[in-house]
Amino acid sequence: MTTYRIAPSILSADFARLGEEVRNVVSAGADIIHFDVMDNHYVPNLTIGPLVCQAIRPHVDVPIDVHLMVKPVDRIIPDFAKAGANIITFHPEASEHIDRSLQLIRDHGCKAGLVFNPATPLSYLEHVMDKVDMILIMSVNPGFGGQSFIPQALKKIAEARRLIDESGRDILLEVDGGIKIENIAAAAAAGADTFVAGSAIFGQPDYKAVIDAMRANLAKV
Ligand SMILES: O=C(CO)[C@H](O)[C@H](O)COP(=O)(O)O
Ligand SMILES: [Fe+2]
Repeated sequence: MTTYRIAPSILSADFARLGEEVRNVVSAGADIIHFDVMDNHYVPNLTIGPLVCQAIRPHVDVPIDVHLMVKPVDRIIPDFAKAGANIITFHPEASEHIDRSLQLIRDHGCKAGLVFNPATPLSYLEHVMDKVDMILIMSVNPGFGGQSFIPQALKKIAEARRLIDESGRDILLEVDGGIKIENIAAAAAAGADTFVAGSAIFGQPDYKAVIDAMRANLAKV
């Protein structure tokens, strides 16, 4: 049986009360905290960095999953590892040396992953499958929360699932962008096991009600 993980994206949390927000969402049943890092260069938005990761670290005991939307990638990896990140993912187009960036993440004691935009081919995985602990399929173009799920992502999730099964390795398959109570089961049926949701959770007053409803739909898959 698949273990499903819900990873709220704090992009849609109240940044003025971030410690309380992450504590509340973990109490509500979150398995992972998804931490979106945007640099106003690789993506047209600017968010949070290692200092904020370090600040929330003592508030939660679940893994912090750092989604780097930055270019270049390597310089910032050690800072996030020191700040308490557990998983660090990056976009292959943003790294000059994908193998080196994956190795750098692992050398700093974190799980490493690659992120695929809607138009980025999975072929980037071909020679690095053994160095990947997570594959993250974007179901929106990166840069903003609150966008609509792009249905073509389902086919890519299924393709990634096939590659993971073929590899025989234990690799998390995460989907990010526009995930809601209504479409989470479709993403799971396609093969995802880890679900990022920002606006769907933090946009509602009762985080537990949303996470419970997501789990109820996952249980039907
Ligand atoms: O990486 C991201 C955007 O680039 C975010 O993780 C993602 O968009 C989550 O927000 P929402 O669930 O509201 O779509
Ligand atoms: Fe993200």
